[in-house]
Amino acid sequence: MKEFLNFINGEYVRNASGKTFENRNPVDNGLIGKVWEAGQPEVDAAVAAAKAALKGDWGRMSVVERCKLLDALAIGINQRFDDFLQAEIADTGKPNHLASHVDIPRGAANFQIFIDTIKSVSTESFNMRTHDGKTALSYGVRTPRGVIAVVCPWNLPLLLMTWKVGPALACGNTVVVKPSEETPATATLLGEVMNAVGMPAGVYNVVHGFGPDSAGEFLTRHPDVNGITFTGETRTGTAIMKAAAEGIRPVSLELGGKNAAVVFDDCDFQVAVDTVTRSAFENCGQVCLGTERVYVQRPLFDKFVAALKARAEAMTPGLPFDPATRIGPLISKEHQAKVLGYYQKAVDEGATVVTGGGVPEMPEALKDGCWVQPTIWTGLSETASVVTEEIFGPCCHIAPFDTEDEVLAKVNANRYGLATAIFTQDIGRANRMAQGIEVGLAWINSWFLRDLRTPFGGSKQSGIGREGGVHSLEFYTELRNVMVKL
Ligand SMILES: NC(=O)c1ccc[n+]([C@@H]2O[C@H](COP(=O)([O-])OP(=O)(O)OC[C@H]3O[C@@H](n4cnc5c(N)ncnc54)[C@H](O)[C@@H]3O)[C@@H](O)[C@H]2O)c1
Ligand SMILES: O=S(=O)(O)c1ccc(CO)cc1
Repeated sequence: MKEFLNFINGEYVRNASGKTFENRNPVDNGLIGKVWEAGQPEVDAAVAAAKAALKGDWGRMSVVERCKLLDALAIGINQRFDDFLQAEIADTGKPNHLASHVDIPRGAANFQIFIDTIKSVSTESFNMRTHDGKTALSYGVRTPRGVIAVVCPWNLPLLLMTWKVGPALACGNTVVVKPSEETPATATLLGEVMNAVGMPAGVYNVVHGFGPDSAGEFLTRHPDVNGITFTGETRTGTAIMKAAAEGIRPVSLELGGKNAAVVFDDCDFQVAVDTVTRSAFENCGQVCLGTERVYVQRPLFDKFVAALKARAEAMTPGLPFDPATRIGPLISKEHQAKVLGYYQKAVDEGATVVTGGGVPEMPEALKDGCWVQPTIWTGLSETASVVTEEIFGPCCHIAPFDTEDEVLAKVNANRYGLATAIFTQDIGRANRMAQGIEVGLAWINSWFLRDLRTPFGGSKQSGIGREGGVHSLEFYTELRNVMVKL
């Protein structure tokens, strides 16, 4: 049986308490291994190591030297591509085609992309005349914030963790990562790559465990943590923000969403259907940017519902490495129960179930896995639970609309504001909609098309702050102004 150890000060360590928890594979609920839960002593040790590393070789490195290490990390991940792939797939059950094209390559790229950013970023400077007739020069200096707590979810474990660790290290910080309890593997494996490339001990640390009264809470409450970056549920973000208030620590929060796609009747129909198929069902609907509300202009409504139904029904569930597999399982039994609870609620609230609504028929060996059917509903009011609440499963409600103003109001009548996808050939309308919808990310005739130099983040209850490109520097550095009297 595998063991997942904490990674502290460059070494793999168990814990003082002897406490472990199980890591299971959602494909068949089989046991992958046991995870050594970090208690307060291990979290203290990880934070102390991270703090000490700031004053050691790491803290003395030039940007160019740091960037060499980041480049080596990207190369190191790619050299061990198959190990990362197997580990991620075992934890999540996601299809190979997805993990090998998105999760692992992006895990490596997240180290490379911030090399260019940090090497080329400039700060402002001003010259001014002083009262005594002399001059003064002010200029900005970016310094690392210090020890960054990185608290991660389970849906894109390596991608979302490195999306934060990459810029944090590029800026000269040290990190303590708390991966999701559901997906401990790739964060743990990254410790081996850190050591292999010669990353100084204490720069990258990993503590395993849960949220409340466990590693997550111990870490985010720790007084020597100088900033917290979090991706996960809005409710957890609230708890983390409260923890950060103690000591006035900055937070970056990437939270939940209830994203809408808007399909106008002048769209390229095939592009709209293909893209919404991905945005609603990819990664079994477990993407924060995913679409759970679809609004289709009335003349296209019936045709669109029929087309998406056909696509949903073609999403064969199965083993990750079976080339026929189009959809994997949900992450856990607990999440399966939550999603199936919403499937039942939709029916209770009067939905027409266009397709799905339950658990697919699976072969005997996979019956214990966390499978659910891709599901489409129509006919619900805008206040129904499945139209307003984040489900995080492969499902969506499709509603007809007539006018631009009407659909804008419906899309915006939600507490979340993460992402939207708009399908139309009318460039004026596309831009009006993109500017009117209250979100951090608006896609036109596309979805999940990312240029990593651009700001990523949500508005309203979908988060605080932006990460990506130079925007990450706002969070991962302290901007100091220096004024020189000349
Ligand atoms: N906006 C984004 O970029 C983005 C990206 C991916 C996922 N998400 C959101 O993440 C959610 C799914 O992920 P999840 O279920 O892992 O989220 P979650 O909030 O349950 O857990 C995320 C992490 O927080 C930890 N945690 C839980 N309670 C804590 C506490 N009180 N203190 C400190 N740490 C705590 C967990 O152990 C885990 O590591 C969805 O809501 C999804 O929308 C958002
Ligand atoms: O900005 S990205 O790193 O591309 C990214 C992708 C997906 C998500 C949420 O699932 C967050 C960030």
